[in-house]
Amino acid sequence: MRLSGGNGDERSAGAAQGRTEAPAAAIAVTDLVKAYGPVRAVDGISFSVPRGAIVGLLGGNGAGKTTTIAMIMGLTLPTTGTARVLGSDMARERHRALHRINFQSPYVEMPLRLTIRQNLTVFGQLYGVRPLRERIDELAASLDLTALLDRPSGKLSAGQKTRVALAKALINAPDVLLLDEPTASLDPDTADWVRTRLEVYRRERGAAILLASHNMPEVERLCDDVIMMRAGRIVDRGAPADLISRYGRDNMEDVFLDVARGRGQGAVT
Ligand SMILES: Nc1ncnc2c1ncn2[C@@H]1O[C@H](COP(=O)(O)OP(=O)(O)OP(=O)(O)O)[C@@H](O)[C@H]1O
Repeated sequence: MRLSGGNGDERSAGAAQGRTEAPAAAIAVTDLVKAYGPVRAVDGISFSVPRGAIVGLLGGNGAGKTTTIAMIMGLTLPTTGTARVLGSDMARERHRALHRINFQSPYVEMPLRLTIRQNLTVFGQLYGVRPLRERIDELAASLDLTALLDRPSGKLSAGQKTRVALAKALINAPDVLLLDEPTASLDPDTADWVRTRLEVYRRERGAAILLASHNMPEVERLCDDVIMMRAGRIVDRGAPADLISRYGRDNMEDVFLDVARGRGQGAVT
């Protein structure tokens, strides 16, 4: 596990266990800046996400999480700095990595009149998945969607839509998965189920997962490390248990409140 900052600060589980080689980074963000006129949505951040790790990207509304994820996906061009995924600079050569990346957000709707199977077929074809029918059937079975496959996507409950969004996000068996609030507006049981699926996927695939979330119990459960942002900058980082102990708190919710209210350690990148 490694999170490296522009100040040379590096934390590595591998190093802590006495290994000398750090695992290759699946996501490497270096001195990343995005300015919209006078607003620096992202203001010079650096971090990396190793393969097989789940890293949380935390911060209050407007902290810069979505803008960071958009640059990692190559959807938004950085003002300066780089976002590399699996070695490719996403501003210049994203075509080299896109087939190994996927994304989930509850705020992105699929075409509502298409059935779930039709939607997954379109996305599967975009990614060149073969054999696609088998992949859709396999995902549907693992995400409890088989009985819903021929239903229009517009006629689903929020929980069912989330499971479909997860199927879409996993259709190409991505090595890098970017998640923006994957359990927003889900009941606790469905949210727990989604978290378990993500844990299984990470374990089986060894995927790198970057998770933007406002749900602190979720972060404590899933994340190996978290990056805490405020006003476009990284103000603290570390494993949830380490942060909780460092802030003298009982849980990540309280750590989050300390950081959001300016009681963080100060900008470290
Ligand atoms: N296209 C844009 N033009 C101008 N300002 C923008 C644009 N996109 C984002 N911003 C600004 O950049 C800052 C960071 O926004 P961003 O959406 O990245 O935050 P966030 O951490 O994802 O917030 P939330 O938790 O509310 O989704 C905000 O001040 C926002 O208003």
